[in-house]
Amino acid sequence: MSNNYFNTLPLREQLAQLAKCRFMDISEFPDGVSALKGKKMVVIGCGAQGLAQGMNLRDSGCDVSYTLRAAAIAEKRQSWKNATENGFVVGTYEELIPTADIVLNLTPDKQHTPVVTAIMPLMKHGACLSYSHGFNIVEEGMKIREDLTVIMVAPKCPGSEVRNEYVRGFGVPTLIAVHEANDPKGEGLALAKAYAVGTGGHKAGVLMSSFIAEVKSDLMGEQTILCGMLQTGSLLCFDKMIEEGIDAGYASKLIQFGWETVTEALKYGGVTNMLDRLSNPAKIKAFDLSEELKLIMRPLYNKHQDDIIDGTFSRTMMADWANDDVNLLGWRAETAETAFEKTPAGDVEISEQEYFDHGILMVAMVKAGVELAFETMTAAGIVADSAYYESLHETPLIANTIARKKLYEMNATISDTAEYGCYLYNHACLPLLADFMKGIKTDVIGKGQDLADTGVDNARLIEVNAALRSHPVEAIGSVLRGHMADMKKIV
Ligand SMILES: NC(=O)C1=CN([C@@H]2O[C@H](COP(=O)(O)OP(=O)(O)OC[C@H]3O[C@@H](n4cnc5c(N)ncnc54)[C@H](OP(=O)(O)O)[C@@H]3O)[C@@H](O)[C@H]2O)C=CC1
Ligand SMILES: CC(=O)[C@](C)(O)C(=O)O
Ligand SMILES: [Mg+2]
Ligand SMILES: [Mg+2]
Repeated sequence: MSNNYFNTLPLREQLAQLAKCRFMDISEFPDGVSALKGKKMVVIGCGAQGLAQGMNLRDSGCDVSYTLRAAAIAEKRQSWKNATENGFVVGTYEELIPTADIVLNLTPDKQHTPVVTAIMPLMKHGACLSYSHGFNIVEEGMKIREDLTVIMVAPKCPGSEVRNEYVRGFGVPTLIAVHEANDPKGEGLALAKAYAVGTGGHKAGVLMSSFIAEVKSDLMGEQTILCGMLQTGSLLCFDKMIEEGIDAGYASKLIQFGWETVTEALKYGGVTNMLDRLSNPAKIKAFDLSEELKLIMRPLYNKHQDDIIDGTFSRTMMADWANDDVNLLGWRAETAETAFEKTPAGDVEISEQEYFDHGILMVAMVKAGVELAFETMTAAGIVADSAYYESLHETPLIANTIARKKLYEMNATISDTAEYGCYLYNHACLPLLADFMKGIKTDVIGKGQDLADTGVDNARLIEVNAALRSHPVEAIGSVLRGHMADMKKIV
C-alpha cells in the first residue's frame, strides 16, 4: 500500500517501534490532570469512545465539549443526543475547533482522513490532535501539520466499559504514545499522561507505547480472542446445544451470560483461576480441548497477525470502505439472523458455578484464544505487557457487552474496524472448527459431566496444573494485576 507508514520503515525501525512498551507505575502520574488545566478539550464524535472518554475527563475536572458534523447537529442524531443529554456544549467545527487546545479525534477510523483534513485548517497554531487508535497515522500514513502535537491515548477496552469501570472507581488499561514527527514543543508526553489520568487509565495500567505497537496489537486482539473468538464460540456452542436437544432459552442464557461469568475469573486470577473453578475432571477436559483448539486455530491466528503486520488486512478493509462497506454491512446483517442472536435468553436460573460446570467448552475456547493471541502477538514483536492487556484483560470487558445484548451489543460497541475484523475471523473459524465440533457433546456444553466418580490421575492433574501456571501470559498477568489495586467485582 503506497502510503502505509509502517511499510516505509526498515526492518530495524519496524522492530524497534513494535517493541515500544514500558509499563508506567502510578507513581509516574503525580501531576494528575494538571497538564490539562485551563486547556479546552474538543471531542470530535460522540460515539462509543467519544461519550465515555468525555464523561470521564469531565468528571476528572477537564474542560470538555463536542464538535459534531453539521448533519449530526441538524438531524439531532444519536451522537448529538449523547452529548446534549449529558450536559455538554455541542458546536460546529467552525465554532469550536479554533478554540481547542486539544482536539480528540474519536470518529470511526474510516473517516479519519476526511475528518482530519477538514479540521486541521481550523486548528490553532501549536494545538494538539489526539487519537485512540493508530490506524490513520500508521496504516494510512496521514501527515499532520508540523506545528501540531500528535498523541495517542488508546483504552484497551470497549467504550461502554471505559465509562463503567471509571464509575466503579477503577479504569481500563491504556496505551499512550507521542507521534515522533509531531512533538514540536516536547509537551506530547505530559498531555498524553494527563489525558490517561483523566480517563482513569492510570488505575488499571498505562503503557508508554508507539502508534505502531498499538495498531499492530489492537487489530490482532480484536480480530481474534476479543471479538472473533467470542462470536464464533457463541454461534458454535449455541448450535451444538440445539442439535443435542438442550432447551433453546437455556442455551441462549448460558452463552449470553457465560462468557462474562467465566472471564471474570480470568480477570481476577488469569487462565489458572478460570480453570481452577472447574472440577478436576472438567479442568483436565477443558485443558485437553484447548490444546486441540490451539492446534487447529494456530495457523489462523498467525495469518491474522501476518496480514496485520504487512498491511494486507488494512488493504482488504479499506477496499470495503471504498465499496460502501458492503461486506461489513452484509456480515452485520448475517449475524443478526443467526439462531443465537434470535433466541432470547430463557427465564431460567443458572448459578455462577453452573456457568463453569456446563460451559467447559467455553472455558476451553477462552483459554485457547487468550493463549494463542498472546503467543502470536509476542512472536510478532509485541511486548508481553501489551499482549496481556490486548488478550486476557480485555476479554472480560468485551464479554460484558455480550451479557447486555448479545453479539449485537458487542458489534455495536466496538469500532467498525474491530467489527470488520471480527467477521473476517468468524468466517474463517466456523468451517475450521466444523470437524472438531462433531466430537462435542453436552458433557462439555449445556449439561456438564455429571460424574459419579470425580477421581483423576494424579500425574495428569499435576501436569495440567503445571502447564496452566507456566504459560507466559500468567507470569506477566500476575505482575500487572498486582498494580490493579482498584479493580472491582462485576459479576
Ligand atoms: N469502539 C471502541 O470501543 C473503541 C474504539 N477505538 C477507536 O476510537 C475511535 C472512535 O471509534 P468509536 O468510538 O467506535 O466510533 P463510533 O462509531 O462509536 O462513533 C463515531 C462518531 O463519529 C461521528 N462520525 C462518523 N462519521 C463522521 C464523519 N465523517 N465526520 C464527523 N463525525 C463523524 C459519529 O457521528 P454521527 O452521529 O454523525 O454518525 C459518531 O459521533 C476510532 O479510532 C476507534 O478505532 C479505540 C478503542 C475502542
Ligand atoms: C474495544 C476495543 O479495544 C477494540 C476492540 O479495539 C475496538 O473496538 O476497536
Ligand atoms: Mg482495542
Ligand atoms: Mg480497536
